Amino acid sequence: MTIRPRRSVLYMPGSNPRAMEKAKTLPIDAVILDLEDSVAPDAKGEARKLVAETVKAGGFGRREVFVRVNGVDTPWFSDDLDAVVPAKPDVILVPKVSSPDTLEMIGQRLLDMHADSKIRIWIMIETPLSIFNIQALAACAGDTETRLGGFVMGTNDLAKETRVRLVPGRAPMIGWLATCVLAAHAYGLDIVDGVYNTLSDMEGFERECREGRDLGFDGKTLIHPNQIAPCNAVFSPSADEVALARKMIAAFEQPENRGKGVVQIDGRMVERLHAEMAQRTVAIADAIGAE
Ligand SMILES: CC(C)(COP(=O)(O)OP(=O)(O)OC[C@H]1O[C@@H](n2cnc3c(N)ncnc32)[C@H](O)[C@@H]1OP(=O)(O)O)[C@@H](O)C(=O)NCCC(=O)NCCSC(=O)C[C@H](O)C(=O)O
Ligand SMILES: [Mg+2]
Repeated sequence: MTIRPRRSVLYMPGSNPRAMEKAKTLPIDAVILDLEDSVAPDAKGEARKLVAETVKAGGFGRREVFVRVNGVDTPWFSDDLDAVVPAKPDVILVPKVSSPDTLEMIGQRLLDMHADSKIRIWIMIETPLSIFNIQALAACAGDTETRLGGFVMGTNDLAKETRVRLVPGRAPMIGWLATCVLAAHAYGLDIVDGVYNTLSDMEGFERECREGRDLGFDGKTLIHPNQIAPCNAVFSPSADEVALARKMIAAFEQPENRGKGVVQIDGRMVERLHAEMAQRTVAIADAIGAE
């Protein structure tokens, strides 16, 4: 399995060519060119064309390119797919998917379009039903036809649908977030946390990045370039973590430890499961270092 960093995933309106051009130079792991909520109904057609041209033109380097289309129940979904799929983004991100049936329908639609097999489908988890159905959705990961690649939390829509408040610490929705992380990782999927709306509150933003990291998210979705550096810092393994990870891997490679299940390193118990976790830390650090 390819391990790739998805620390910082920046949204930008698909109607904003200046922002999309700027994204090609920003230190982000992925971009989301948005055709949904950040694009006004009257601007959808023009944005769709612009996004398709932008993806086709390329120039995003190692950044993963997501296009967020409009939801399956909207009048724009079908035209969005027709325009964007031939441009071959890495990911089509579909909002407000609540059930595996919908996911299967999307997979079938891509199959009918003879879409490039490398294109993955990611879905937004942002309806109450998607939280109830999260295990069934995640279980589609093994099904080649649905092409499921991962989840993005839509915390604004979740707040809208449930009337919970977006308060510091997110206590009202922390159980939902943790359940989604659990389901994603149970089926080998990546999952990216929701956005932080208050651009002027960097302290609150960094706190929420740490909260997401500690819950097990792979990264966070962002809405402004100012959020990139603190987000990357929080979601990157620290130099100490990487050094310890290398020590753990090396320890079990020593001939005297080959037959052991547990060793002591720097005053702590290290089992083989920790060495496996260390492999991931090093792979992520190497991928970040290779930028
Ligand atoms: C929020 C913004 C509208 C603010 O824009 P603006 O007032 O232009 O900000 P600045 O003047 O501070 O911008 C400085 C420069 O940075 C560029 N910029 C700003 N934002 C972005 C961006 N997201 N990507 C790339 N570049 C960006 C500006 O162009 C300026 O550049 P320059 O002119 O060269 O100096 C704006 O930040 C914005 O539109 N953000 C993204 C909004 C968005 O995409 N929203 C949808 C996703 S969130 C969502 O839907 C969540 C989910 O579904 C849920 O339910 O929770
Ligand atoms: Mg949303």
